[in-house]
Amino acid sequence: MRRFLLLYATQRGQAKAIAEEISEQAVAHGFSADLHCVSESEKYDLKTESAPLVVVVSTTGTGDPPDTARKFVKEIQDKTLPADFFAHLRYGLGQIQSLVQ
Ligand SMILES: Cc1cc2nc3c(=O)[nH]c(=O)nc-3n(C[C@H](O)[C@H](O)[C@H](O)COP(=O)(O)O)c2cc1C
Repeated sequence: MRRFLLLYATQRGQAKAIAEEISEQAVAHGFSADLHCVSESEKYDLKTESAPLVVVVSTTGTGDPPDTARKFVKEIQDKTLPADFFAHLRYGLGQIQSLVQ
């Protein structure tokens, strides 16, 4: 099976539920997802990751990341990193929003 890394960050569970759904659907399509919360940084390494990366993250407050993603956001926004530090990553980002009618 073709592997990909699937990271989620959630405040109330919706982004996790969607990531779990993606993980289940992936198997049906011949993929295998390594599913982790972004805060579980000891379980993945973006520096060396060669598989595609999918990130599912919700927003709270005024476009703020979930509490579990604060460290992750700070790390990837680190301006001391070389500009091409994550250039090897093939990634997709899904933002979860509620629909206010
Ligand atoms: C207190 C609060 C603040 C929110 N702020 C935003 C926001 O700034 N931008 C946005 O797109 N969605 C916002 N939302 C909507 C959430 O992104 C949406 O409800 C999402 O499904 C929550 O996902 P989660 O369960 O993974 O945390 C907010 C929701 C709550 C409860």
